[in-house]
Amino acid sequence: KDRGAAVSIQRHVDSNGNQTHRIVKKGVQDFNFGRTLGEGSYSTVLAATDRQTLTEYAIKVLDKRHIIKEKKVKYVNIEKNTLNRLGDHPGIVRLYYTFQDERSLYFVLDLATGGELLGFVKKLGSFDEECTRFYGAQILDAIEYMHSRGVIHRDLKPENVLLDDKMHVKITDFGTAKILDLPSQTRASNAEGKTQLDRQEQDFANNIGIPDHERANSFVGTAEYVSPELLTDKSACKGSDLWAFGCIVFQLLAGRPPFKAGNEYQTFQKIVNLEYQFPPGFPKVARDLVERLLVLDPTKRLTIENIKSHPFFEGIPWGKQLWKQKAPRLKSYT
Ligand SMILES: C[C@@H](Nc1nc2c(c3cc(-c4cn[nH]c4)ccc13)C(=O)N=C/C2=C\CC1CC1)C(C)(C)C
Repeated sequence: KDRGAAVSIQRHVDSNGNQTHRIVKKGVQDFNFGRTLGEGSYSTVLAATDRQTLTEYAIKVLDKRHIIKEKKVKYVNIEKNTLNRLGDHPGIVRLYYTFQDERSLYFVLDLATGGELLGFVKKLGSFDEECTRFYGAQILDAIEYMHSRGVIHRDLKPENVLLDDKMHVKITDFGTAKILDLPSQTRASNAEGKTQLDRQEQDFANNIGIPDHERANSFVGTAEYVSPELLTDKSACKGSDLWAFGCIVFQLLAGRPPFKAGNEYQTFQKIVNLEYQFPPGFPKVARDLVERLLVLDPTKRLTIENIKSHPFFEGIPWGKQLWKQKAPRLKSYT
């Protein structure tokens, strides 16, 4: 089943009665739009069915006027380029094609019918070790692929980890991703491959006139999962995604993120001061893993290779096999 059919063949009778076929790019009329799945900052994601093939998709609809008014055209292109770069991994939402009409842009994407991982963690309270191991491994495998393609997600959190109809991971929302090897972006990347605010970020921060100290806050992501380096020297690196990964593993087992306070500013304080506690009974092996990920200095954090060989992930068949496995039945830890 070729899910990526971006065009439809339309039978056409021309002026002197000959029957011909026209290749027409798919558009809004080719879909039945369903319910709203999620709202982004400049977009809405709707469920939709291709009327010809009856295939179900998620379609992200972006309002052109709004994007232009808010000077976000660059971000839309970055998201599209990122999605196109990451189109070949089972753990990442795939972009099939895009089209537009006078008012909107449309991204036709995988539909993750299981919804957000966060929903399941909230419903169960927490995940047991087997579920945490399986979902942690799939998330890490997807992060490894992203990083190998020169992409840093920068806003990893349980809301952006979706589940498909086989309850396998589908990572989404690349609106704040950074593509590392774009020669065009001017960036001073220092020793450990950190990249300072590049032009893209500069513009973003400037043209919404956010004062310096809040820039990190406004620039990327959700308070609980922001890495300390993004708060202190406004730089993001591959390690920033592994910090977020550590927060997610903690949250799956504990049922809450490690850094959570009354407001964003207090949460940031906890992060930069590494103020967090494991709940009593938190499994030891997982605790060791999290302690080696939630490290303030990104160069001292475990690398993806170290994580894959950590005892917590013992027995995980990394690579294609991991995505053929049956997802474990969700069970709570407590
Ligand atoms: C995180 C994102 N939420 C969501 N983004 C996507 C979904 C999605 C599906 C459900 C869902 C499915 N069943 N029940 C809930 C809930 C939230 C979703 C999907 O299926 N396919 C592609 C998506 C996004 C593609 C994007 C990279 C371009 C926000 C909140 C930003 C809209």
